[in-house]
Parts: sequence; structure tokens; C-alpha cells
Amino acid sequence: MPAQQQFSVPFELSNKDHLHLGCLVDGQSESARSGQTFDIVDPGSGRTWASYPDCDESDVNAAVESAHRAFLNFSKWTPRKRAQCLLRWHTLIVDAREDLARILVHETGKPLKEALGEVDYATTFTWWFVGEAERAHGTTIQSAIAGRRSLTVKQPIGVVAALIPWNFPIALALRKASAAMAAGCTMVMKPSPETPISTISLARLAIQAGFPPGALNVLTTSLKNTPAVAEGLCLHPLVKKVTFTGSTRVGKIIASLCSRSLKKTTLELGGNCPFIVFEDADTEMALDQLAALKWRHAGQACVSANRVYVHRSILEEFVQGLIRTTSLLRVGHGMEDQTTLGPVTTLAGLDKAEELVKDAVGKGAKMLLGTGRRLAGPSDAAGSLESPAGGFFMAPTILTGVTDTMRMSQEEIFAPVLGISVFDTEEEVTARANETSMGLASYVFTKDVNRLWRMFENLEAGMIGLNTGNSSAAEAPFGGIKESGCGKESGKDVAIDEFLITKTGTLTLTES
Ligand SMILES: O=CCCC(=O)O
Repeated sequence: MPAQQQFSVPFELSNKDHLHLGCLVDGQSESARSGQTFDIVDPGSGRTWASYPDCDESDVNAAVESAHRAFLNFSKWTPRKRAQCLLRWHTLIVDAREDLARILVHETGKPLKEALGEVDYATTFTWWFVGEAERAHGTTIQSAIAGRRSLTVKQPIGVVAALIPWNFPIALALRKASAAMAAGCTMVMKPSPETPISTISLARLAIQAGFPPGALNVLTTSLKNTPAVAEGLCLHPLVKKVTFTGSTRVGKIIASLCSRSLKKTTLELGGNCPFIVFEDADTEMALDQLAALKWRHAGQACVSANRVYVHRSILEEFVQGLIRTTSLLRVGHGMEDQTTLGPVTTLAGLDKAEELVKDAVGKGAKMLLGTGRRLAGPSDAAGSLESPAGGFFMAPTILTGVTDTMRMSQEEIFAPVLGISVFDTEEEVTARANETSMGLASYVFTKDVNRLWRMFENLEAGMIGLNTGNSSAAEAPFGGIKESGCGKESGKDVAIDEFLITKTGTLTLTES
């Protein structure tokens, strides 16, 4: 059933087509079979501003079959034709940058400047995979047996299901989709309940760019129907690969569902990233990098600094510097010019952040800035911070005296709460940093190049920032180890390989 437009959009768009009601299946805008919808809430105001089709398990098959039909054709396109189409998609997304960023602000709460930054980051993936499309090659193999020749070819794996998180919905949708489509796969995307609109916009632009109908389908769902739709996708026999970004808890469920048919998975899961500042670090640099990393999207990035270890000899200076820079942040709605810290995207996130702070303070941590509680009204802010009512806001909160047994050292915080722990030696901090089941990213600050090299080798994480708080880039492999997941997104060869199979051919010559 075609979907109807029904919005009261609280912001201006340069092109109204960039915001569309309805999921996308076979190039058509569709409602859920049940006719049900769910609401999209602006985390900056707490107000509902749109409703989207609430797909359930009965909607999965049509989307997968359409993607399969499209695959039969699309997988035969030459790599150059795929690259050219990806480039047109890239250009359309760049042209829609401002509108997409405004949509992002109202889905995720992040400040407009960060939302524009996300779109710019996202289009580094479309750009990168335009190049990768033509460079996925097989090999020839010198056989050990006389008269025998061997070779490998790479072929697209088939229909991919992509389960996309709400924290960077445009960047992570494009990191997954541009790699898959460069490889010749088609995709069914399931965005998070908080952020379906930006995903639909991207998919409609893909069809406009010339990808065949069905090459990129989108099913939107409420939180209630998310498990059923995700399960339907993971178990569908025509889905050959599942790529998921989200929590480790859900990642394990996805892995177990996919294991029933030995489906290939890429799992980008939770982090508990240590940020280590040694006594010989450039502290100004470490402070700037920590601020950019930690307050990015109000602490809601999987690679965010979760545990901050500062050497005892520079603790006082470091903490004072942190308070000074953090006090300059302005909390507010993402569309307001002065806002530098937006709301937390979900109420559940706010609840958890409050619990973690309560646990830490109960175990002896000291609160130096903020309140560790949601902002309820104009009088509730710490210091000079404003406290906008209505949205899911928390002032940036800084704690010292954080120990490894506190919940905030053991769980992903995903909120504007920063805890500082003290350490004395390299051996001690390395052991404490590695004392977690997670292994996504770690960060080290020191001027000693030998120590940087040692830490790079000894820290158990998939990505190590050496005097930087930002390792994410289209050209570098992104992904964790341990319970932070498996597989790589972005980077040369490895990311596109996630969507390819390698087929070996062996030829016996009749004459040699
Ligand atoms: O939240 C996870 C992804 C963030 C990034 O790509 O830097």
C-alpha cells in the first residue's frame, strides 16, 4: 500500500522531497502491511514530529525478495558502471547536505554543526567506495602440480541486511551501503526506530542516482517490532550477509541467529575505550582531543572515551584544564546557533547515565562539574549552563576518583558523563585498560615514541589513537576485537571483502 505524507515539520528544507514518509521497497514508497505507524520524537524538544510505517515480520519477505530480484541484475553490472552510479549517489547526497543535516538534528539531537560534519564524514565513504568498486580483484596462483593452473575471482555475496544504529545514522548507513553496492550486492536496511527518516532519504537518492529499484530497500520499525524484523532478516534464506552496528548484547543475538545458516556477519559492537594520558604528554593536545571525542554527540559514539586514565603527577593540572574547557559548552537544541552540546537521543540513555553517576558517587567518586541528572528546568543547571526544558538534556558531568569497580568503568556510558581515574605506571595502566571484554578503540598520549609503539602493540583494541582521539577514516579499517565485534568497515580491500566471496578455479591443461 503506498504511503501518504503526513508531517508537521518543525524546520525548513530546501527540497521537500528530502523528507518522505514511507518505507522503500522495490523503488516504491510503502506503508506497513499492518497499516500501523510509530512516532519520531525530537530529542531536543521531546515533541513528536513525524510518524513512520511500523513494519513487522510480515513485511520482511517482500523487501528481501525485491532485493534478490535486483541482485540478479545488479550483480552483473560492470564494476565501472557500479562506480559511476555510486558517484552520482555521492553527488546527490553532497547536494542534499543541508537538508540531511537538519533531519539529523531532529532525529538524533546533535548540534547542526556536528550534523553537517556527519554528512561530510558520511560522503567520504561513498567517495572511497567509488574507487574500491573497480579494485576488488582475484589472483592467479602458481600450482605445485605440473599442468595445473589456479585462480580466484571475487563475486558479490548476495542480498545484505543492514541493521543501522541511531547515533550516526547517515555515516554508518553509507559506510555499510557504499561498500556493499561497490561489491555488487543489494541491501535491505533497517534503521533504528529513532532515525528512519535520514535512511529513507538516502535510499530515495540512491534510486534517483540510477541504482535499480530493489537495490536498496528500507524497512522502518518501532522499538517493539525491531526484534521480529531483525530476526526475520537474519533467518531469511535469501539474505546472505548481515551487517550490524549496535550493542554487544544484541550483536550476540544477531550472531546466534545467523549461525543457524552460517550466514556471514560484520559486527561493530560496544566499546569501553580507555583514554590514557602519560606524564610526558602534550596536555593541551590531550585536552583538546578528549573534549572533541567525549562531547561529540553528547558522548554517544561507540569509540568515545569511556575510561580516562591520567598520570598522578599531572592529575590536578589536567582536571582543571578539563573543567575550564567543558564549562564553555552550551547545552541546547541542536538548531540553536550557540549550542555545542545537544541532548541524549533516548530517554533510556538518560536513565542509564543517571544510574551510572549515582553508582559512582555512591562508591566514592567526586562530582566536579554538572549534576549527573537530567535537566528539568532553568534552575537545575550547574554553573552558568543553560538548561532547556522539554528535551532529553544532561549538563556535561565530570567525576574524579573513578575506580575500576564502578559501573561506569565497566559499561558503555553513552552520555555526557566523563570519569577520571589516576594511574602510576605504564604496566599498571596497560593492564587496567585491557581488563575488559571489549576491544574497540584505545587512545594514548605521550611524547615518548618508544612508549607509543609499545602501547600500540600491547593495548587490546582494534583501533589505537596515538596522540589523537580520532582514528575514524574511510581509508582506514574500522572495527573492534574481543566482544567489540568482528569484521572491518572502511579501509582498502578489507571492507569491500566483507561483501564478496572468493571462488577458486582450478584448470588442468590438456597440453603443457
Ligand atoms: O559510533 C560509532 C561510529 C563512530 C565513528 O565512525 O567514528
